Amino acid sequence: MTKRSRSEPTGEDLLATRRKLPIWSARRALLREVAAAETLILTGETGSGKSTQVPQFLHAAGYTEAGAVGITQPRRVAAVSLARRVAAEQACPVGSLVGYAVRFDESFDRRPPKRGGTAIKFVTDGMLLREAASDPLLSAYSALIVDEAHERSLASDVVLALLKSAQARRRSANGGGAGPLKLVVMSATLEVDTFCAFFDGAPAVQVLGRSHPVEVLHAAEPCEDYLEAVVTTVLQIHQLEPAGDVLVFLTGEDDISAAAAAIEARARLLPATSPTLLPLPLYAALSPAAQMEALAPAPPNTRKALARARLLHTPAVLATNIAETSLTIEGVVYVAYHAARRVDSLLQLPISRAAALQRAGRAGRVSAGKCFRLYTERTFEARPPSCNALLQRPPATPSCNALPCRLARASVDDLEEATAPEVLRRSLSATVLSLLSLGVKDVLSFEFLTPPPADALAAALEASSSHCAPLTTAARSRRTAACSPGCRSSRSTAEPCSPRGAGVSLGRCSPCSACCALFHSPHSHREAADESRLRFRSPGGDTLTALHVVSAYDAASGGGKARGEGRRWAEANFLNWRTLETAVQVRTQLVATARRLGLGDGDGRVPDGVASAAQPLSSEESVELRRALAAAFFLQAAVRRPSGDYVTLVSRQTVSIHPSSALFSRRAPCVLYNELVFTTRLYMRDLTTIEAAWLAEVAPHFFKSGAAAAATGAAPSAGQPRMRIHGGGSFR
Ligand SMILES: Nc1ncnc2c1ncn2[C@@H]1O[C@H](COP(=O)(O)OP(=O)(O)OP(=O)(O)O)[C@@H](O)[C@H]1O
Repeated sequence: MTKRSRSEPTGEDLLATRRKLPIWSARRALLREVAAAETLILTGETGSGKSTQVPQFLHAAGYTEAGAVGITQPRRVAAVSLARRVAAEQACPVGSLVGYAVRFDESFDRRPPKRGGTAIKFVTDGMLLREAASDPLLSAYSALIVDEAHERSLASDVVLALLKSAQARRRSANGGGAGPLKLVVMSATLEVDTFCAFFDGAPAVQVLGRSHPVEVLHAAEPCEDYLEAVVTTVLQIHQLEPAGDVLVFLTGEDDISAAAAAIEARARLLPATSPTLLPLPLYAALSPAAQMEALAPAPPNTRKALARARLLHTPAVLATNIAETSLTIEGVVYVAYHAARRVDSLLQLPISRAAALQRAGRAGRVSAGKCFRLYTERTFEARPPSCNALLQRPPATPSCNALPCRLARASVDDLEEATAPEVLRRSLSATVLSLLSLGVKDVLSFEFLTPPPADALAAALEASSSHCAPLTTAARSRRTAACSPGCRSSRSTAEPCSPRGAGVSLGRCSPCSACCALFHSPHSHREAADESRLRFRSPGGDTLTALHVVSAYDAASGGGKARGEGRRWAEANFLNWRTLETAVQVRTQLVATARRLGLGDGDGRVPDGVASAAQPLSSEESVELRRALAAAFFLQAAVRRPSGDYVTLVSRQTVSIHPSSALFSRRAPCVLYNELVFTTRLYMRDLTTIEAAWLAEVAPHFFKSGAAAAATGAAPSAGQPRMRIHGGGSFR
């Protein structure tokens, strides 16, 4: 790991830095705009000070006397890191005046700000949605800032719609005395018109200027092998450019491991006098502690030694798009990235121009920076900027001829202006369930920023309608568990299963679904890694495979007493140790939450043994678990056709098993899937085998007895249930 020297800034240093930010000189004008409008759309260059300063301006202007100022972030790592920075600028510990709340981690004071509670609170979009579930007026807040709104994730779009409705209710007699709710929607790369129109003609303002210049260089020619280009670019920066850390964007964990190994191997060939080059991974599946390690300055008590080390090492942070927005990684001067973004293990698509500008914006935050785009300038510029007048060409666009990019075009073509809203890209079922659990009664009239096709929404609603009763009758407190709607409903809809089955699903399955990147497959040891994967493979599917792995890890680490042993075991088996540790942590938290909320068996107890999975599942438990999953995810069932492909029971789509699944080339007759992804065809991922007959038993309100064969095209045979969707006709 890197040893970086960062001298701890004093309060005066921080104030001086704040005063130099472009947004500082605009603060009075900005506050006038906020005072005049209920909603303000704010754009400004990356690094101009939006995320750190706007909440502090609102606090200083007195908005926190009536409630907290909340700031949403798409990613937890940004929420935590911004809270730390703003707390340092306010000279207070995190969790007091400034705090945060992200999934499975929070640090804030619940008292109202005027009684000493947290006044500036950073939250993820998902956490704000959870708060809105119990308090739709969001009455704890006087103002909310939706940051990085350009990302257009489902959660942030839903947050915007809920905020608009909360504003309307707080304006009216239904406001319950909560007072008006100010809203600021921010980003460096926003399609302003869309947001202004959504908020009924809200004004938009732009903060001009950037903190430090960023020189942007493009590859002279398209590169064929993006990993090779990344590795060579990092080494060239290391050898040819002045001191400064490097931030490299890669498409996923596998590529990060491969690039790290290649960088280390090639750095060993450099002359002995050459400084050391140290790659630091940063991706979502890393434990929060490891993520912060990649971002953190050196501990103060080692600063002096590190100051020397600083001269000898060039840290290279290898990150996924987790580092694309909001983050300031101190010391980063150089940013390098290709235009590829991983959509699925089989498919990479180009990033949008908005994302490219965000990535470039990670350089030039604390000093002048340099951005190496590993694609041609033509690729970036091919599409003329749309009506968004705020997108500006980079000031300088020299070619980086020294880069190794060669030959034919990469798989990346011209960049789209903005990333398509998630609501148009993903299954709507999860959105519909979230809306229902938030108490939205009329989903079809829900005001989306970009409305999904009406018929797709109606179909998702119809498919989800059977969940309504369990969701509305389930204890409200269950919503506070930080799980997906499906996970929550695996408890609330598992009545046909034994408490043990529901408990097993809670204690064992949820952590695995929370941490999917268990297997690690370095390029250099691919065969050995594949063999290891095969050893853990369960005929029950991917969820049970993950359970095998976590059980084996519990045994190897002595239930957490011998973590060193556990780590060695994980590494020897090509398993992601940090992910396993996170899974164990998440399990502990979920079990504690479940005990607190009285979930579990009939007495509200979580069965013994669930908190530790050191014992492998018995076959009886495996059946109970798979039945519990069927009760929760019956909308995501598919049956095998004689032709070998599958048909989904609800949407009647022809699908295949993803090659990464434990069930690939197995002939499971009936499966549940966690998600559908389209690459070269429509694939199901994260599968569990179930008996088709269970569906009518666990979801009788949805499935009638009939033949699964009806869906597969085969003639129904005696003994097989015939399933029909109520109101939906048969599957043929
Ligand atoms: N953790 C940090 N360490 C050092 N400096 C920081 C840190 N966080 C922020 N800064 C300083 O504050 C500046 C403003 O950061 P801020 O995140 O508020 O900008 P922004 O306009 O929101 O950028 P973006 O649009 O990229 O999110 C940075 O350019 C940097 O100089």
